[in-house]
Amino acid sequence: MTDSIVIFRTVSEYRNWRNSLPNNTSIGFVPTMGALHQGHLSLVSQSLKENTFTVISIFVNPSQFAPNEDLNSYPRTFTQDLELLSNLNIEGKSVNAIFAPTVLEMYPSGIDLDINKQQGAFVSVLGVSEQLEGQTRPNFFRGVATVVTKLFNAIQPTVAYFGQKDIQQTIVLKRMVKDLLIPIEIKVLPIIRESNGLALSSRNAYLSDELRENSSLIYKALKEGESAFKNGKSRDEILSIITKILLKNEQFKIDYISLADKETLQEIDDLSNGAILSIAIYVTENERTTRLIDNIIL
Ligand SMILES: Nc1ncnc2c1ncn2[C@@H]1O[C@H](COP(=O)(O)OP(=O)(O)OP(=O)(O)O)[C@@H](O)[C@H]1O
Ligand SMILES: CC(C)(CO)[C@@H](O)C(=O)[O-]
Ligand code: BAL
Repeated sequence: MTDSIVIFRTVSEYRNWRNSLPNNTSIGFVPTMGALHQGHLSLVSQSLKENTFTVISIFVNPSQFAPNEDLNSYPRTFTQDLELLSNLNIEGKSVNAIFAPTVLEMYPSGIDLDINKQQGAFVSVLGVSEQLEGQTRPNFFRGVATVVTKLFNAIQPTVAYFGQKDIQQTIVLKRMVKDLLIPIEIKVLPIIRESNGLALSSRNAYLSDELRENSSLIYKALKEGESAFKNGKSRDEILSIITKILLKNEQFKIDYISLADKETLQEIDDLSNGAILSIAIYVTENERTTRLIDNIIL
């Protein structure tokens, strides 16, 4: 029998609990936007293995969505999420707390989706936020860095767990904690995939079974790119192999295929020190377009 999970809606309720814990105890933290899947659970499981206490946040953060994006339709499945977390027991430990605040709790002065109308404090991580995801989603990383800073201030964890699927996010956040002297360790864990190779993602819920199957082509393209890299092919050759594979599916529109430096995320020709091979694709069916991302570290 394990203790049940405590759900906190406010920072002050959470802090009361946090202050009741022994000094110097380790708190593992997994920030999420909910609609939990096995990718999230792998992060939670690692936290349970490595820490005395584990806290998950579930918060769909408005400031990382552009006005034309899916903030309103983003899947919200709290009851199911709670059940998944309640059933998770690793080495006799289970999740202690869920922090699921309201928007007003996280943005006490309010938050406008229109960046030109936003006021107040935000966090920007310059140099690694503008390319790739940031090119298509210009204010995305400002929103992510801002909410993760707020979550870190609220939760005060020892270590925080993120997935490699959002690899640029992990680079931005590592840079953020380094530059802002935030005393929290960031750990990055591997991508969990469906059996066909498709990276698990909450937004896969938007896809039909058929499109989920077809979208496994993204991973196949990454693996072909990896083989080409191992066979000594050049940047242009690798990008051309991947493009040909992806264009086989007429439901796909390529946003980017990138071979970038592992630290700076600048595009590189010289692959002798490896690279991050990443892909973003728009997939469309029944007039609904979903953006999928995936990557492999070479
Ligand atoms: N397949 C996966 N394997 C490992 N970690 C993952 C996977 N998918 C998401 N994560 C990680 O879970 C954390 C929370 O992500 P989030 O709640 O946005 O889920 P998501 O599935 O990435 O959703 P979205 O579809 O919005 O991108 C992030 O650190 C993210 O990288
Ligand atoms: C880190 C995060 C929870 C911030 O809202 C989100 O970007 C995500 O789930 O990857
Ligand atoms: N996992 C990244 C969150 C987002 O796409 O908004």
